[in-house]
Amino acid sequence: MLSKLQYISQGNTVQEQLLNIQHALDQGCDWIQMRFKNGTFEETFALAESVKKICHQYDANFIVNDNVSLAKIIDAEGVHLGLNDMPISKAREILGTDKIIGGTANTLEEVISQTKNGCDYIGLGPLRFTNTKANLSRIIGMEGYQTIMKELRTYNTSIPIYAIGGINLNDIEMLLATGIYGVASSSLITQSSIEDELIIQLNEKLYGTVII
Ligand SMILES: Cc1ncc(COP(=O)(O)OP(=O)(O)O)c(N)n1
Ligand SMILES: Cc1nc(C(=O)O)sc1CCOP(=O)(O)O
Ligand SMILES: [Mg+2]
Repeated sequence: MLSKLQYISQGNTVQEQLLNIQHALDQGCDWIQMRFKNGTFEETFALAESVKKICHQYDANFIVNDNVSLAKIIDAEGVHLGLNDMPISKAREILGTDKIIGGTANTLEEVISQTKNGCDYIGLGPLRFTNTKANLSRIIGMEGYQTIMKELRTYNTSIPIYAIGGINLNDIEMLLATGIYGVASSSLITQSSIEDELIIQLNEKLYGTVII
């Protein structure tokens, strides 16, 4: 069963990435997507090896953004692929059926096609503007989620859909009411302090109970 909360890492250097990932794990995140866009091959590889080690110390799942060969080499739990990344069917051939493959969507049609391509979950976004990602797709907004998720009910699919893009704590109830399964978040978690008990609060809302 996939967790309902995924942390997407940020940081311009290996050191920043590691600090942010450690911070998310210390707060209780149990699913990390390593998203490191501007490192060299050596830096990205070294980061991935370190992240895999710490994730396993915390019993957390670790997936890699974009890079299927890196996920394969370091035996990560999976990969997240956007519409301009390697096709999901090809990634599935490389990684096999045991690995998690996430796919991005921005419209109902993309949710359907990505699902048919064989991904395990969908990141559907953005909810609203965010500085975390350049070249954002069209903003979906809460009403857009309501429409897409309502139309999705007419298709026979139970694929978990994660809302992404500028997610705040106060969005969770309304997102869940649309039929969303979980959320993927970067800056909210990166910028929170331990005292905020943010992950506890997010999990309380996502699971309807306290996760320890
Ligand atoms: C959970 C999740 N959903 C969507 C994305 C975006 O992926 P992509 O469109 O490939 O954009 P980049 O993250 O590669 O900039 C994601 N990473 N995770
Ligand atoms: C990586 C990513 N993909 C998005 C999409 O809409 O596909 S939005 C996004 C950034 C999510 O970070 P934050 O929680 O800081 O807004
Ligand atoms: Mg991508």
